[in-house]
Amino acid sequence: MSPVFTIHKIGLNNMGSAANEDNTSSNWMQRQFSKVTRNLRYRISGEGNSKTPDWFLDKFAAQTFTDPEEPLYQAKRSKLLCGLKLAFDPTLPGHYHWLAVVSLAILYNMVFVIGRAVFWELDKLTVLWFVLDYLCDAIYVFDTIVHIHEGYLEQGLMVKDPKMLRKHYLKSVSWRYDLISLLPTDLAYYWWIPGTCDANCLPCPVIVRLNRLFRLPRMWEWFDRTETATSYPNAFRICKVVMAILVLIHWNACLYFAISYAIGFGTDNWVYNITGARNETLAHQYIYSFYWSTLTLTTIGETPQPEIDAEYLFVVADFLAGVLIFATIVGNIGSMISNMNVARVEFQNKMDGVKQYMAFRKVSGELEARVIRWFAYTWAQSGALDEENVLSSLPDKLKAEIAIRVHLDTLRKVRIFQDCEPGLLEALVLKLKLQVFSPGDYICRKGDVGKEMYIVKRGRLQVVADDGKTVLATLSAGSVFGEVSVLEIAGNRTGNRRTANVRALGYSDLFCLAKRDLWEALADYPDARATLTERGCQLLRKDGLLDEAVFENAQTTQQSMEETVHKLETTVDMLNNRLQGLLTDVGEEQAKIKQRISKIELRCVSCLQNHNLRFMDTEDENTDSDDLTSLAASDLRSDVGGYSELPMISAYNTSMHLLTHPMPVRERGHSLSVERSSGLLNRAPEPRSKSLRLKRIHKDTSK
Ligand SMILES: Nc1nc2c(ncn2[C@@H]2O[C@@H]3COP(=O)(O)O[C@H]3[C@H]2O)c(=O)[nH]1
Repeated sequence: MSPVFTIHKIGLNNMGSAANEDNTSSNWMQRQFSKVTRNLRYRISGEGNSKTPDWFLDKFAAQTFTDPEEPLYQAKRSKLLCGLKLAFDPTLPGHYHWLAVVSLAILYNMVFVIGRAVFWELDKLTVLWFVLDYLCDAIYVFDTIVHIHEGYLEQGLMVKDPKMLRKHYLKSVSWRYDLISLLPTDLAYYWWIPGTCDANCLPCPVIVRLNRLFRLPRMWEWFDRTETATSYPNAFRICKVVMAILVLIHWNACLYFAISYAIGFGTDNWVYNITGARNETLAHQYIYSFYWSTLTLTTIGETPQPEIDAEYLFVVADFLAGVLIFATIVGNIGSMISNMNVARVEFQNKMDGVKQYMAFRKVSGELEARVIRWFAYTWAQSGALDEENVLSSLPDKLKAEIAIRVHLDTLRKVRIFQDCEPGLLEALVLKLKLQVFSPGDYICRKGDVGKEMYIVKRGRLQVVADDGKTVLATLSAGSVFGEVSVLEIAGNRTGNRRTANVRALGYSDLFCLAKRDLWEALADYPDARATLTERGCQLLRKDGLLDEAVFENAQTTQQSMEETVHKLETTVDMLNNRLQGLLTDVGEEQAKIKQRISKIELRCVSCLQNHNLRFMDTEDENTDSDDLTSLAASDLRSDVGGYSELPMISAYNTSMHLLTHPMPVRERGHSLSVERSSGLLNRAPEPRSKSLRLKRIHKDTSK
């Protein structure tokens, strides 16, 4: 029986509750059932044929959303949508592979167009070159179609409308390069027939295909994508640089040969000498030129001395290129290689520091040997990877997902994680710190204050009694320990002290979880906390360290508190419901009142209009505060505006009073105007300080 099982078994035996076992087995059955249904689903849909679904991963890994209606998603399967409705998702692997094919075609043109243009012997294999050339041209044509319909991101969403894609393409500079690279310059072959060149007529006609190099940006794109995607970026960078160096040397070799031709083969010591059986062969021509080019660009020198000005100029240009380009490239390679080693160098520095310290402080030989063994083990296991720093730039969700996947084997064995909510594992996994212990190390000793709990990632540990010999339990990957003292279980006779010694048998990698982090996480997951507490109680009971009375008391108190909280929650819910009801009633009543006010307003206004009365705002000095009409109107307006029923009624009464008791006439010059007599309905309430007068206007006497 595995040690993990041992510790679980102790728990179950001590519980002695069939109900719990039933629970466990029903959980197990549920899991099995969901496993089977998932399997079936995978088989029916044809997905995941190669991989068996993992219930633990299914539960905790974030799901990636793919909209099945997404046209680009469909394009992923069919690659092409019929007609002109094309859209290619540049994030899909298919697109990446296509770029690789295009890059090969570009590389072919980069190497062979110039090579064949200069080394006429090479251009003799006409049929082969025709096939390869036009195959590359076909790739270019198809690539242009792909390029035009490549999706791009706008506001974080992939644009897939072909019209918009075409527009976007035409707005970019790429279309110019694509167009130039597609120009059918080979039409020149009609007059300038390929394969007819010799030492007296260079360059060969294939030189007209040099425009094919304008597609180089697509190659850079592939390089960028590979550099981002590859797991070995440094190795890839080195390969890229080596390739760049070789192409550069090749081009320089071709130039050297072309210049030799221009000056005249064999006219001096510097140029290529074509006479002689060996020198006439294509292999020797190319190898010598390549050799010359390498020596010059790497500034090693040792090449024949230039003799005429043109030769000097060419060599100077080559040296400059060698220093500027070559030295930079080679320097880059150097730094890449040292970057690849940086982890090892840092680790060695740390180890040397510790060794020096131990020698300086005269630490005993045995301890020193243990420390060195610890370093060796740490390096062998993880390469001294600083996982926290490496992932520090990622968002927490992604970090958690990576951590779950990296430590999947351990985490899926931890019992509390098997049934817990995904959120708890996410919360905990980010707080786990990896610690390595050497054989014989005590992780905790009985009586120490418990400040953290542990999950065993790798290795074997023993829980030992005071005598150091009696083994209470053996722990292995997936076991949890140290929770008893950090959970502060009521009735624990040892308080927050360790209840047992835990010792590493071999090298052990443990995930350490600080008490504060554990409490913070468990605060939101009471079920998980109850499971851990229950397990802790079983251990305490087994060792006779649990004061049952105190524990029961605490449980009862907690239960009563929970009940009280529950009651309070119910009351709050009830009150909320009643409040909602009351608010609805108030709303209805308000609506009714508003209707009534509107009716009264209408009646008021029509009455006033019938009697040639009007409201008018005045702030003039004639305001007469005792004027009954003024006050009445003021009341009427402000109360109507405020939709208050009672004052409105009094306003209404007042207006009725005004109607039955005509007011003295107040004249304003000779003109009598009817101003805003209907404004009453539309106006918002205004402060009472603004005096308002009700005026009764007679018509112009002249009228
Ligand atoms: N007391 C006790 N602790 C055990 C036993 N088996 C495993 N342990 C773990 O050993 C840990 C020692 O520290 P803690 O008391 O914090 O928590 C303890 C338990 O998690 C056991 O049989 N008795």
